[in-house]
Amino acid sequence: MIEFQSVTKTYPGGSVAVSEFSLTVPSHRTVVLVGSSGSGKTTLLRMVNRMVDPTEGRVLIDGDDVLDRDAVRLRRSIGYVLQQGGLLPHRTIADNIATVPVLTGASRREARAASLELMERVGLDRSLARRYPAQLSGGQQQRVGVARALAGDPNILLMDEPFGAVDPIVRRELQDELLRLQSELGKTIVFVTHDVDEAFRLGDEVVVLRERGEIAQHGTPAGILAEPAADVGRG
Ligand SMILES: Nc1ncnc2c1ncn2[C@@H]1O[C@H](COP(=O)(O)OP(=O)(O)OP(=O)(O)O)[C@@H](O)[C@H]1O
Repeated sequence: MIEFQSVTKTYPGGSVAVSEFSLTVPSHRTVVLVGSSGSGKTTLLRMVNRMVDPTEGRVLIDGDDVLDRDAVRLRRSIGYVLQQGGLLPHRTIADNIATVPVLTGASRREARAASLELMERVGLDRSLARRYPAQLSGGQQQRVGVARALAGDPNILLMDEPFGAVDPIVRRELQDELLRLQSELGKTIVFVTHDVDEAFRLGDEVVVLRERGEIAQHGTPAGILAEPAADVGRG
């Protein structure tokens, strides 16, 4: 379980990205934060793995304040998927996926073997293992990003517009794949998007954000569709 307790983030220079935001993300569920650009989604996500520390308030994982955890270890224990994959261009696909296990002490051999299994899990052919990121399509690169995030077997996955840069058909395939994976793995997922349809498709719960992380609406997709708040538009 992840708890945001009245968190505020003021960046140096005074820009208030998030103001007094509270939310509980239940374990083994997918919670989608949806909102327009600048609503504070990325800032909120990064507070979970300490890429950003709150100015006020607390973020708890299973009851423990993340500020009490070593930032580097915490980050390695949480899967993180970015829009542009964030893959290392000069490393093979297998080595990219093995990044965290190698950093945390697995042998290269073990980590590579695990990479091949993960590739299958996310729907990538093992024959791609020796290629480099630039030799893969955008959709394949995003699958690698998901495999890499899963490689340390984290309980928590943070996903920041992971399918934002691929065409609509591939995007749909990746969404289906994530739903299938999640039904097998049951991770605690915080997923950020500005696409309302994607939010409703993937979220067990959807949180609609306004400026500064203000919650316009929070509920199940069915609940929100039944009673949309006035300014919660689609598309
Ligand atoms: N490092 C930073 N320094 C200063 N201001 C920042 C920084 N990061 C974000 N901000 C500001 O905080 C606000 C929220 O940004 P954030 O990236 O969290 O929003 P977002 O909803 O994820 O937006 P997007 O969809 O465009 O990524 C914005 O006004 C942004 O300009």
